[in-house]
Amino acid sequence: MRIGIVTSGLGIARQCLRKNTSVYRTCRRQVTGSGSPLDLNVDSKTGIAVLSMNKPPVNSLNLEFLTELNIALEKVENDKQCKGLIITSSIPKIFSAGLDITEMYQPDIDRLEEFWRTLQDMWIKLYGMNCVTIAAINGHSPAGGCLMSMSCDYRIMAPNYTIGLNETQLGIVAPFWFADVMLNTVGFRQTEMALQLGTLFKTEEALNIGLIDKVVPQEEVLSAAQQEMQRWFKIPGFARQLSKTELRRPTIEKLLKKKEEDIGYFRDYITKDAIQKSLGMYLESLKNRRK
Ligand SMILES: CC/C=C\C/C=C\C/C=C\C=C\CC(=O)SCCNC(=O)CCNC(=O)[C@H](O)C(C)(C)COP(=O)(O)OP(=O)(O)OC[C@H]1O[C@@H](n2cnc3c(N)ncnc32)[C@H](O)[C@@H]1OP(=O)(O)O
Repeated sequence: MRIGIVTSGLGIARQCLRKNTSVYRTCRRQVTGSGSPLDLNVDSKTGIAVLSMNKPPVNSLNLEFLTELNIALEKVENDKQCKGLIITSSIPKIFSAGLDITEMYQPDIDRLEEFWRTLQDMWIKLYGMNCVTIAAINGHSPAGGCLMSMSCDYRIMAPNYTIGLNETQLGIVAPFWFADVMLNTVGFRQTEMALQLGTLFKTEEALNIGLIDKVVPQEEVLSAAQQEMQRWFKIPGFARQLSKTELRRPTIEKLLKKKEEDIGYFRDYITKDAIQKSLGMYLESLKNRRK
Protein backbone atom coordinates (compact mmCIF):
# COMPACT_ATOMS: atom_id res chain seq x y z
CA MET A 1 0.00 0.00 0.00
CA ARG A 2 1.60 3.30 -0.98
CA ILE A 3 0.58 6.24 1.13
CA GLY A 4 3.66 8.39 0.76
CA ILE A 5 4.30 11.42 -1.32
CA VAL A 6 5.59 10.71 -4.74
CA THR A 7 8.27 13.19 -5.55
CA SER A 8 9.53 14.22 -8.93
CA GLY A 9 13.10 14.20 -10.19
CA LEU A 10 15.72 13.74 -7.53
CA GLY A 11 13.82 15.01 -4.53
CA ILE A 12 13.18 12.68 -1.64
CA ALA A 13 9.70 12.68 -0.17
CA ARG A 14 9.84 15.01 2.80
CA GLN A 15 6.75 13.95 4.58
CA CYS A 16 4.65 10.89 5.03
CA LEU A 17 0.93 10.86 5.35
CA ARG A 18 -0.11 8.74 8.24
CA LYS A 19 -3.61 7.65 9.11
CA ASN A 20 -4.44 6.70 12.65
CA THR A 21 -4.98 2.99 12.20
CA SER A 22 -1.95 0.77 12.75
CA VAL A 23 -2.20 -0.68 9.27
CA TYR A 24 -1.37 2.74 7.85
CA ARG A 25 1.63 3.30 10.07
CA THR A 26 3.89 1.87 7.44
CA CYS A 27 5.23 4.83 5.63
CA ARG A 28 6.21 3.81 2.19
CA ARG A 29 7.83 6.43 0.09
CA GLN A 30 8.46 6.31 -3.59
CA VAL A 31 11.63 8.31 -3.97
CA THR A 32 12.09 8.36 -7.68
CA GLY A 33 9.97 10.35 -10.08
CA SER A 34 7.29 8.99 -12.34
CA GLY A 35 8.68 8.02 -15.72
CA SER A 36 11.98 7.10 -14.07
CA PRO A 37 13.57 3.81 -15.10
CA LEU A 38 13.95 3.10 -11.39
CA ASP A 39 11.30 2.67 -8.78
CA LEU A 40 12.66 3.12 -5.26
CA ASN A 41 10.28 2.43 -2.43
CA VAL A 42 11.36 2.82 1.14
CA ASP A 43 9.23 1.19 3.80
CA SER A 44 10.01 3.07 6.98
CA LYS A 45 8.30 0.43 9.10
CA THR A 46 10.49 -2.46 7.99
CA GLY A 47 13.54 -0.37 7.06
CA ILE A 48 13.66 -2.13 3.69
CA ALA A 49 14.11 -0.27 0.42
CA VAL A 50 13.08 -1.99 -2.80
CA LEU A 51 14.80 -0.73 -5.91
CA SER A 52 13.11 -2.03 -9.01
CA MET A 53 14.69 -1.57 -12.43
CA ASN A 54 12.21 -0.62 -15.09
CA LYS A 55 14.02 0.29 -18.28
CA PRO A 56 12.46 -1.59 -21.22
CA PRO A 57 13.17 -3.68 -23.06
CA VAL A 58 15.95 -5.36 -21.03
CA ASN A 59 17.23 -3.03 -18.24
CA SER A 60 20.48 -2.54 -20.12
CA LEU A 61 22.91 -0.31 -18.25
CA ASN A 62 23.60 2.83 -20.25
CA LEU A 63 25.12 6.07 -18.97
CA GLU A 64 21.82 7.64 -17.93
CA PHE A 65 20.54 4.51 -16.22
CA LEU A 66 23.81 4.03 -14.34
CA THR A 67 23.62 7.66 -13.21
CA GLU A 68 20.11 7.04 -11.86
CA LEU A 69 21.31 3.89 -10.12
CA ASN A 70 24.10 5.86 -8.47
CA ILE A 71 21.65 8.46 -7.22
CA ALA A 72 19.29 5.80 -5.88
CA LEU A 73 22.09 3.94 -4.08
CA GLU A 74 23.25 7.18 -2.52
CA LYS A 75 19.73 7.94 -1.33
CA VAL A 76 19.44 4.53 0.28
CA GLU A 77 22.85 4.81 1.94
CA ASN A 78 22.04 8.28 3.29
CA ASP A 79 18.58 7.33 4.53
CA LYS A 80 18.97 6.50 8.22
CA GLN A 81 15.72 4.52 8.15
CA CYS A 82 17.05 2.10 5.51
CA LYS A 83 18.63 -0.99 6.96
CA GLY A 84 18.32 -3.13 3.87
CA LEU A 85 18.07 -2.85 0.10
CA ILE A 86 16.47 -5.31 -2.30
CA ILE A 87 17.33 -4.92 -5.97
CA THR A 88 14.91 -6.43 -8.46
CA SER A 89 13.31 -5.84 -11.84
CA SER A 90 9.89 -4.78 -13.08
CA ILE A 91 10.60 -6.13 -16.56
CA PRO A 92 9.15 -9.64 -17.01
CA LYS A 93 11.81 -12.35 -17.35
CA ILE A 94 14.77 -9.94 -17.31
CA PHE A 95 16.76 -8.82 -14.28
CA SER A 96 19.28 -6.90 -16.38
CA ALA A 97 20.89 -7.62 -19.77
CA GLY A 98 24.09 -6.06 -18.46
CA LEU A 99 25.92 -3.17 -20.02
CA ASP A 100 24.21 -1.47 -22.91
CA ILE A 101 26.28 -2.71 -25.82
CA THR A 102 25.36 0.31 -27.91
CA GLU A 103 27.41 2.43 -25.44
CA MET A 104 30.49 0.46 -26.49
CA TYR A 105 29.83 0.11 -30.21
CA GLN A 106 31.08 2.99 -32.39
CA PRO A 107 31.25 5.20 -29.31
CA ASP A 108 31.83 8.89 -28.73
CA ILE A 109 35.06 8.78 -26.70
CA ASP A 110 34.12 11.34 -24.03
CA ARG A 111 30.82 9.60 -23.41
CA LEU A 112 32.52 6.18 -23.40
CA GLU A 113 34.90 7.31 -20.65
CA GLU A 114 32.04 8.85 -18.66
CA PHE A 115 30.03 5.66 -19.08
CA TRP A 116 32.86 3.57 -17.66
CA ARG A 117 33.52 5.97 -14.77
CA THR A 118 29.82 5.90 -13.86
CA LEU A 119 29.81 2.09 -13.96
CA GLN A 120 32.88 2.01 -11.70
CA ASP A 121 31.16 4.40 -9.28
CA MET A 122 27.97 2.35 -9.25
CA TRP A 123 29.88 -0.82 -8.48
CA ILE A 124 32.04 0.78 -5.78
CA LYS A 125 28.87 2.06 -4.08
CA LEU A 126 26.92 -1.17 -4.38
CA TYR A 127 29.73 -3.50 -3.34
CA GLY A 128 30.53 -1.27 -0.39
CA MET A 129 26.98 -0.54 0.80
CA ASN A 130 26.72 -0.48 4.59
CA CYS A 131 23.15 -1.71 4.59
CA VAL A 132 22.22 -5.32 3.80
CA THR A 133 21.76 -5.85 0.07
CA ILE A 134 19.79 -8.69 -1.51
CA ALA A 135 19.39 -9.33 -5.23
CA ALA A 136 15.92 -10.64 -6.03
CA ILE A 137 16.79 -12.03 -9.44
CA ASN A 138 13.50 -12.49 -11.23
CA GLY A 139 14.89 -12.81 -14.76
CA HIS A 140 18.00 -13.32 -16.89
CA SER A 141 21.09 -11.73 -15.46
CA PRO A 142 24.07 -11.83 -17.86
CA ALA A 143 27.36 -9.92 -17.51
CA GLY A 144 26.72 -6.51 -15.87
CA GLY A 145 23.48 -7.95 -14.45
CA CYS A 146 25.52 -10.73 -12.87
CA LEU A 147 27.99 -8.15 -11.52
CA MET A 148 25.15 -6.27 -9.82
CA SER A 149 23.77 -9.50 -8.36
CA MET A 150 27.17 -10.70 -7.12
CA SER A 151 27.77 -7.31 -5.50
CA CYS A 152 24.83 -7.84 -3.15
CA ASP A 153 25.16 -9.76 0.11
CA TYR A 154 22.66 -12.47 -0.86
CA ARG A 155 21.07 -13.68 -4.09
CA ILE A 156 17.66 -15.26 -4.54
CA MET A 157 16.72 -16.35 -8.06
CA ALA A 158 13.71 -17.74 -9.89
CA PRO A 159 14.05 -20.98 -11.92
CA ASN A 160 14.71 -21.22 -15.65
CA TYR A 161 16.85 -18.13 -16.11
CA THR A 162 20.55 -17.63 -16.75
CA ILE A 163 23.27 -15.73 -14.93
CA GLY A 164 27.02 -15.37 -15.48
CA LEU A 165 29.86 -13.33 -16.91
CA ASN A 166 29.50 -14.15 -20.61
CA GLU A 167 31.85 -11.45 -21.92
CA THR A 168 34.09 -13.82 -23.89
CA GLN A 169 31.05 -14.85 -25.92
CA LEU A 170 30.90 -11.25 -27.12
CA GLY A 171 34.61 -11.37 -27.97
CA ILE A 172 35.50 -9.15 -25.01
CA VAL A 173 37.25 -9.69 -21.69
CA ALA A 174 35.59 -9.24 -18.31
CA PRO A 175 37.29 -6.35 -16.48
CA PHE A 176 39.55 -7.37 -13.57
CA TRP A 177 37.09 -6.09 -10.98
CA PHE A 178 34.21 -8.13 -12.45
CA ALA A 179 36.53 -11.15 -12.24
CA ASP A 180 37.54 -10.26 -8.66
CA VAL A 181 33.92 -10.18 -7.53
CA MET A 182 33.25 -13.56 -9.12
CA LEU A 183 36.41 -14.93 -7.52
CA ASN A 184 35.23 -13.66 -4.13
CA THR A 185 31.85 -15.29 -4.72
CA VAL A 186 32.59 -18.74 -6.20
CA GLY A 187 36.35 -19.23 -5.86
CA PHE A 188 39.22 -19.55 -8.32
CA ARG A 189 38.45 -22.78 -10.19
CA GLN A 190 34.85 -21.90 -11.01
CA THR A 191 35.88 -18.37 -11.96
CA GLU A 192 38.70 -19.38 -14.30
CA MET A 193 36.43 -21.81 -16.13
CA ALA A 194 33.39 -19.53 -16.19
CA LEU A 195 35.32 -16.49 -17.41
CA GLN A 196 37.14 -18.29 -20.21
CA LEU A 197 34.03 -20.11 -21.39
CA GLY A 198 31.77 -17.10 -20.86
CA THR A 199 29.38 -19.44 -19.08
CA LEU A 200 25.80 -18.44 -18.56
CA PHE A 201 24.64 -20.72 -15.74
CA LYS A 202 21.07 -21.93 -15.50
CA THR A 203 19.49 -21.14 -12.13
CA GLU A 204 20.10 -24.61 -10.67
CA GLU A 205 23.71 -24.68 -11.90
CA ALA A 206 24.28 -21.25 -10.40
CA LEU A 207 23.00 -22.56 -7.07
CA ASN A 208 25.31 -25.57 -7.27
CA ILE A 209 28.45 -23.47 -7.67
CA GLY A 210 27.37 -20.88 -5.08
CA LEU A 211 26.82 -18.06 -7.56
CA ILE A 212 23.37 -17.65 -6.08
CA ASP A 213 22.17 -18.61 -2.61
CA LYS A 214 18.55 -19.69 -2.99
CA VAL A 215 16.00 -20.66 -5.64
CA VAL A 216 12.32 -19.90 -5.14
CA PRO A 217 9.37 -19.79 -7.56
CA GLN A 218 9.13 -16.65 -9.65
CA GLU A 219 6.20 -15.19 -7.73
CA GLU A 220 7.97 -15.67 -4.39
CA VAL A 221 11.29 -14.01 -5.21
CA LEU A 222 10.47 -10.65 -3.65
CA SER A 223 8.73 -12.02 -0.56
CA ALA A 224 11.60 -14.47 -0.01
CA ALA A 225 14.02 -11.52 -0.16
CA GLN A 226 11.95 -9.62 2.42
CA GLN A 227 11.95 -12.70 4.65
CA GLU A 228 15.69 -13.32 4.22
CA MET A 229 16.32 -9.72 5.21
CA GLN A 230 14.97 -10.45 8.70
CA ARG A 231 17.73 -13.02 9.27
CA TRP A 232 20.36 -10.37 8.50
CA PHE A 233 18.61 -7.73 10.60
CA LYS A 234 18.94 -9.95 13.68
CA ILE A 235 22.74 -9.56 13.64
CA PRO A 236 24.10 -6.45 15.39
CA GLY A 237 24.46 -3.97 12.52
CA PHE A 238 27.89 -2.61 13.37
CA ALA A 239 29.52 -6.06 13.67
CA ARG A 240 27.91 -7.23 10.42
CA GLN A 241 28.92 -4.07 8.55
CA LEU A 242 32.49 -4.19 9.75
CA SER A 243 32.81 -7.84 8.75
CA LYS A 244 31.58 -6.96 5.26
CA THR A 245 33.89 -3.97 4.98
CA GLU A 246 36.93 -5.95 6.09
CA LEU A 247 36.26 -8.62 3.47
CA ARG A 248 35.34 -6.35 0.57
CA ARG A 249 37.68 -3.39 1.13
CA PRO A 250 40.76 -4.85 -0.62
CA THR A 251 38.73 -5.53 -3.78
CA ILE A 252 37.26 -2.04 -3.79
CA GLU A 253 40.61 -0.41 -3.03
CA LYS A 254 42.22 -2.26 -5.92
CA LEU A 255 39.90 -0.51 -8.36
CA LEU A 256 40.04 2.82 -6.50
CA LYS A 257 43.84 2.85 -6.96
CA LYS A 258 43.52 2.12 -10.69
CA LYS A 259 40.33 3.94 -11.63
CA GLU A 260 41.79 6.25 -14.27
CA GLU A 261 44.11 3.56 -15.60
CA ASP A 262 41.15 1.21 -15.92
CA ILE A 263 39.18 3.82 -17.87
CA GLY A 264 42.14 4.18 -20.24
CA TYR A 265 42.45 0.40 -20.69
CA PHE A 266 38.76 0.09 -21.34
CA ARG A 267 38.75 2.96 -23.89
CA ASP A 268 41.80 1.64 -25.77
CA TYR A 269 40.58 -1.95 -25.69
CA ILE A 270 36.98 -1.36 -26.69
CA THR A 271 37.88 0.94 -29.59
CA LYS A 272 40.21 -1.63 -31.21
CA ASP A 273 39.00 -2.60 -34.69
CA ALA A 274 38.77 -6.30 -33.82
CA ILE A 275 36.71 -5.61 -30.69
CA GLN A 276 34.41 -3.22 -32.54
CA LYS A 277 33.88 -5.88 -35.16
CA SER A 278 32.98 -8.49 -32.50
CA LEU A 279 30.57 -6.12 -30.77
CA GLY A 280 28.93 -5.20 -34.08
CA MET A 281 28.42 -8.88 -34.92
CA TYR A 282 27.04 -9.62 -31.46
CA LEU A 283 24.57 -6.73 -31.67
CA GLU A 284 23.49 -7.93 -35.08
CA SER A 285 23.02 -11.49 -33.76
CA LEU A 286 20.83 -10.16 -30.93
CA LYS A 287 18.67 -8.29 -33.39
CA ASN A 288 18.38 -11.32 -35.68
CA ARG A 289 17.50 -13.75 -32.90
CA ARG A 290 13.77 -13.18 -33.25
CA LYS A 291 13.69 -13.24 -37.07
C1 LIG B 1 42.37 -5.94 -21.25
C2 LIG B 1 40.92 -5.73 -20.89
C3 LIG B 1 40.70 -4.38 -20.35
C4 LIG B 1 39.55 -3.92 -19.98
C5 LIG B 1 38.25 -4.67 -20.13
C6 LIG B 1 37.53 -4.03 -21.18
C7 LIG B 1 36.35 -4.26 -21.59
C8 LIG B 1 35.31 -5.14 -21.09
C9 LIG B 1 34.08 -4.48 -21.45
C10 LIG B 1 32.86 -4.72 -21.22
C11 LIG B 1 32.19 -5.54 -20.27
C12 LIG B 1 30.89 -5.73 -20.52
C13 LIG B 1 29.97 -6.42 -19.66
C14 LIG B 1 28.55 -6.49 -20.22
O1 LIG B 1 27.62 -6.36 -19.47
S1 LIG B 1 28.33 -6.68 -21.90
C15 LIG B 1 26.61 -7.04 -22.12
C16 LIG B 1 26.39 -8.51 -22.14
N1 LIG B 1 25.00 -8.79 -22.23
C17 LIG B 1 24.52 -9.78 -22.98
O2 LIG B 1 25.24 -10.51 -23.62
C18 LIG B 1 23.02 -9.95 -22.98
C19 LIG B 1 22.49 -9.86 -24.36
N2 LIG B 1 21.05 -9.98 -24.35
C20 LIG B 1 20.41 -11.16 -24.26
O3 LIG B 1 20.99 -12.22 -24.13
C21 LIG B 1 18.93 -11.12 -24.35
O4 LIG B 1 18.54 -9.86 -24.86
C22 LIG B 1 18.20 -11.34 -23.01
C23 LIG B 1 18.35 -12.79 -22.57
C24 LIG B 1 18.73 -10.42 -21.92
C25 LIG B 1 16.70 -11.02 -23.21
O5 LIG B 1 16.17 -11.80 -24.28
P1 LIG B 1 14.78 -11.37 -24.95
O6 LIG B 1 14.49 -12.42 -25.98
O7 LIG B 1 13.76 -11.13 -23.91
O8 LIG B 1 15.06 -9.96 -25.60
P2 LIG B 1 15.82 -9.65 -26.97
O9 LIG B 1 14.87 -9.75 -28.09
O10 LIG B 1 17.06 -10.46 -27.07
O11 LIG B 1 16.27 -8.14 -26.73
C26 LIG B 1 15.34 -7.06 -26.83
C27 LIG B 1 16.07 -5.88 -27.41
O12 LIG B 1 17.08 -5.46 -26.50
C28 LIG B 1 18.36 -5.44 -27.16
N3 LIG B 1 19.41 -5.82 -26.19
C29 LIG B 1 19.48 -6.95 -25.49
N4 LIG B 1 20.54 -6.92 -24.68
C30 LIG B 1 21.16 -5.75 -24.88
C31 LIG B 1 22.32 -5.15 -24.32
N5 LIG B 1 23.07 -5.72 -23.37
N6 LIG B 1 22.68 -3.92 -24.77
C32 LIG B 1 21.95 -3.30 -25.71
N7 LIG B 1 20.82 -3.83 -26.28
C33 LIG B 1 20.43 -5.03 -25.86
C34 LIG B 1 18.21 -6.46 -28.28
O13 LIG B 1 19.13 -6.21 -29.27
C35 LIG B 1 16.78 -6.21 -28.72
O14 LIG B 1 16.80 -5.01 -29.49
P3 LIG B 1 15.77 -4.81 -30.70
O15 LIG B 1 14.42 -4.84 -30.09
O16 LIG B 1 16.01 -5.93 -31.66
O17 LIG B 1 16.16 -3.47 -31.28
